[in-house]
Amino acid sequence: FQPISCLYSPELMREYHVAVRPQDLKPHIFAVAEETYRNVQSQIDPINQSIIVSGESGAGKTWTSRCLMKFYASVAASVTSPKGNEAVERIEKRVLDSNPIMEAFGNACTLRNNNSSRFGKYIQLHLDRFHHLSSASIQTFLLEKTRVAYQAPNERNFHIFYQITKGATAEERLAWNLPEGADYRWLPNSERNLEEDCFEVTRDAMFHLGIDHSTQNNIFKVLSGLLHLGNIQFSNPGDESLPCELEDKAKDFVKTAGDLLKIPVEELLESLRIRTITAGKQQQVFKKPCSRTECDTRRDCLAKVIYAKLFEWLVLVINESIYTDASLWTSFIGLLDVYGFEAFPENNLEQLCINYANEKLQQHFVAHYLKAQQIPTELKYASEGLQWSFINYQDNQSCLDLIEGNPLSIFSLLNEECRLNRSSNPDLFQTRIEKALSDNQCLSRDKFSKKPNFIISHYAGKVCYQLAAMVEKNKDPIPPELVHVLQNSKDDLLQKLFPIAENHQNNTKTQNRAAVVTVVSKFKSSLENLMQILNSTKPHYIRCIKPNADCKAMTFRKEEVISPKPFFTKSETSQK
Ligand SMILES: Nc1ncnc2c1ncn2[C@@H]1O[C@H](COP(=O)(O)OP(=O)(O)OP(=O)(O)O)[C@@H](O)[C@H]1O
Repeated sequence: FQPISCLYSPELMREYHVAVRPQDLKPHIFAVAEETYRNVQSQIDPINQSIIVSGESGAGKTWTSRCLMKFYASVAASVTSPKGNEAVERIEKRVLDSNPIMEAFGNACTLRNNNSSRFGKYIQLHLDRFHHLSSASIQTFLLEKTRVAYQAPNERNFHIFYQITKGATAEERLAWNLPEGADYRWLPNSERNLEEDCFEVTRDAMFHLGIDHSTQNNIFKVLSGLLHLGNIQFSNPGDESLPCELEDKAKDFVKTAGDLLKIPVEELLESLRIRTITAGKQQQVFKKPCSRTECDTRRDCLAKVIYAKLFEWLVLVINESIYTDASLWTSFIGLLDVYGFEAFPENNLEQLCINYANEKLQQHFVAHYLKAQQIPTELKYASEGLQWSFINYQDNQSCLDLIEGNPLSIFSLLNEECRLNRSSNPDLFQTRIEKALSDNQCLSRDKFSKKPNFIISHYAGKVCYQLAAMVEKNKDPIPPELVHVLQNSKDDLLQKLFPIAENHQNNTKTQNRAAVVTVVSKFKSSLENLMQILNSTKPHYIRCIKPNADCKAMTFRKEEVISPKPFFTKSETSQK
């Protein structure tokens, strides 16, 4: 928790790079990086390599990934400028510049880490036949978009919101409608000043990656629109047949949000307060006012869908800027930085997905480790004329079967609820899970809790998941009225993010069994794709260790480091 520059200096990079046997030097992530690089150069199959960086939140995965990228940007620097064009930044700079952008939009201050990544990422550094960096690509996983509209106590929204409110110039404040000192409900703890609040770094990086000032302006204006959207609060109408009411102050926020998002105020309000129902043989259209809770859900949903699309688009733009044609590179080194195992007092679909990914990676590690152990044993047996049969041990396979197995698993049951479009009752769903999966030894339940739940015994410990809202989260529905207003916005950026041709509605009614697209089905398939890539490479592992849960500089607490459940923060363990 304190930068020690000599530990990651260019001189040290060089020392590991030129050493005859880097593994004989002091243990360092550069030793792993150099070994990985030499493996590529040796051309021994598999040529492609991956480094899997793991550890609990705040342990240093993102920091380590950044250092590894700097290492390769230095030792594998490209020899020529891009396409002979001096105006375009060199590939190494562009790759490194992707970090501040991804962190500004995808990281946030949490209880465990001031700069916590709220998404997973796999970066491929592509090398040409001379083993120089010639291209790169980034794949992201499951952004925690709920954070846009909900921040847990003492946590913050994504850094970018604080950057724009703190760093905008007087002129920009006027254009983005962000007066100094204004209060935003979705911007808690803004009095805390973090080094991650620096707007200039993000802007420069965006510019270097080809996002010009006018597009940047557009992005920040839309983000300001979201902050105003968050201040809209509804109250119950006197008459239930009428739409929810707005206080005078809220009316101003609707107007500003509408102006910033370039959506007519009346249309914006209607999409938030009125549901359109089509029914009957004649497909008659009815309009029904939403309850106050529904209005709140719609407001939050609008913000989440805009932010998630914006993040997706940024990743696309970054990839366009750093990727070159596959014919120009011959091998790659992949860096995987995914969020570690999570166990909070309350866990839901997000934690289920994250912990499932960690189960998969743990299994990958164990399989690789056992294979690596058995090869020398096999050779030894062979030298003595004995036969050795390989053990294909699947670590905690029953846990993975429980989560994703076929035909019955928690994922398949969740998807079934979505497919049948059942307005799920968590108690009934709990019964369904228990009936279908009670044979699995990794499944249990907290019988003392009044809330419907299930417990999974993960490799790293037991985690209790709450069933309330889990099916809804898996459906992740976007009301069609919201898609409609976004598609009709006059804003250039929103028009790009929500083109009219695209159907954003996750309409489960019209989807057949095979095609049901849910959060878990999308996550599972992107993870399977990642595992396929990892399995085709030679893996290397870096395990980051958090020296103390309070993120204090120069403090090493042995008892916390060796604790079997390092993923609990102190307050959470005492709550438990
Ligand atoms: N090698 C290091 N030297 C000095 N400080 C470090 C080092 N590694 C990490 N840190 C400090 O720890 C903080 C947390 O690190 P980082 O954000 O990389 O954690 P993480 O494992 O990626 O967490 P999360 O899973 O929450 O994203 C950094 O912001 C930095 O302050």
